[in-house]
Amino acid sequence: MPTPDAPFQSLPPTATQLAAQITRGELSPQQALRSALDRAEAAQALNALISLNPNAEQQATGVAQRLAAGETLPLAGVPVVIKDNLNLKGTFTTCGSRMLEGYLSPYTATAVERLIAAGAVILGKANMDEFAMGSSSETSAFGPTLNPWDHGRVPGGTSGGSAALVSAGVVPLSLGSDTGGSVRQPASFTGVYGFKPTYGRVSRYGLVAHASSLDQIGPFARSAADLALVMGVIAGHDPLDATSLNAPVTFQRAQPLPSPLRVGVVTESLQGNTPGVQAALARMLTALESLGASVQEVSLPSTEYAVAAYYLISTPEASSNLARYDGMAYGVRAVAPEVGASMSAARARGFGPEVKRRILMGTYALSSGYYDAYYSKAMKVRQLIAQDFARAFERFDVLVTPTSPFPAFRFGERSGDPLAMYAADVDTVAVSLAGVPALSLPMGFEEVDGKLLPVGVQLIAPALADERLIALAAALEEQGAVQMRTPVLTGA
Ligand SMILES: NC(=O)C[C@H](N)C(=O)O
Repeated sequence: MPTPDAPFQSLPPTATQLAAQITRGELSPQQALRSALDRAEAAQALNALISLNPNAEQQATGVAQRLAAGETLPLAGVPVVIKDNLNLKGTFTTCGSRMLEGYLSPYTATAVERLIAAGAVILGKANMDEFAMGSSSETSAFGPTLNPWDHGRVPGGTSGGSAALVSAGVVPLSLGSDTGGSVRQPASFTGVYGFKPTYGRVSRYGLVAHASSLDQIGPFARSAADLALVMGVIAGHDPLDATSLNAPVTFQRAQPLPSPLRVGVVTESLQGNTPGVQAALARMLTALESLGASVQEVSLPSTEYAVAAYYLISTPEASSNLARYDGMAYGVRAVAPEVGASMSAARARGFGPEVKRRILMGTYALSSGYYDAYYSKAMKVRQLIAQDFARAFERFDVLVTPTSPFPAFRFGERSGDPLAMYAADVDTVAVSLAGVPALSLPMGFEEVDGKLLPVGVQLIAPALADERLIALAAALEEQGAVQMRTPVLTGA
């Protein structure tokens, strides 16, 4: 582990600290917003923030009034950024696509509504891979997002903008969405926490759909306390999302960890990792052992097929979800002599190459004659993967894998080869197919070409044991095992 003598910023205040300061009246929500805007300006080179919330100032004033009226607000005045596939009334929601250029949200996503009700001030919208398809945040119509640790490298994807803004200290919290790793992998590449809750724990209402059976909103944060704080706000049943779970939300109470804690290290994730990733994993296992955990290897044999199954399930879902962008109901309009031709022209013009590729793959996998060979076989594999996890959780309380086999890669390194890009999801997609919760924790750095690149490790829990992961992160943080640092901001 290289000694972190690299230029770090001192850690900016967490959401918990900011909310407390603002509640005590030491800082106003308007001041907190202004400093976040200043930091956003200093971090402009990252291209992480693609639009500002025109109502942010008004929201901050509203929070000040509610505090003055004696309301208790868990996120009092905390500036938060949301991924550009989350609707917030009166803001542009483009999903990083030309297709939705100029689209103004007519309503607000439930998760965002809950943030605002809890006193958060939404600063703006974060850059992302187009329609949340990718692993690098290179495919946005707004241009790529840069990794704050090395501007020559990607921040991961698809929630790269949300990750970069928390990593760079612009905001303490942001929301992303994770279909196959889109919160966890960018968290790992930028050195912050990234949490994918149990499928159904956070309402998807108002999240632009990519693959509906996999999509889940999740937060980026710099402390376990902040993760608990934000999950306590956004989790919970929502009648507006038919897949929303009606389970108690207990993030705010101190969670006793299972004792003794039984940790399983996934055998299939131990091959093909860079030395820095291996070192971070070893550091995690040592830290867990010093918390009194027993650590053993466990095999999840079907995870070998997870990447293939994921792309055979997510692309059919995406192809049907994206059918609505036809230039009539939604999306840029193209004029042609007849309706079908107008729709085709709109789709040809509005979508970028990766989105088109996914629509083609998905439509192919669903077409008659191929459905059984591809889609329905992938659904069977999904069952086998879920069974692997269920079996492992009979013996273990938590499973561990790297979040990614390697740290952040260079721009262009994978974008020319879709299969190389899809392979980047090898450690995250099985979790998504099983619907279980997982957290990426920053566990160290790998030195590459003279730069320190963050490395994340993934902890996985059974469905609805989301709270356990955050409690464990808090214990690891207390022990000093979590490597949370903030890079110094540099220009372009
Ligand atoms: N959306 C995600 O969670 C990332 C995944 N690499 C995908 O492109 O589908």
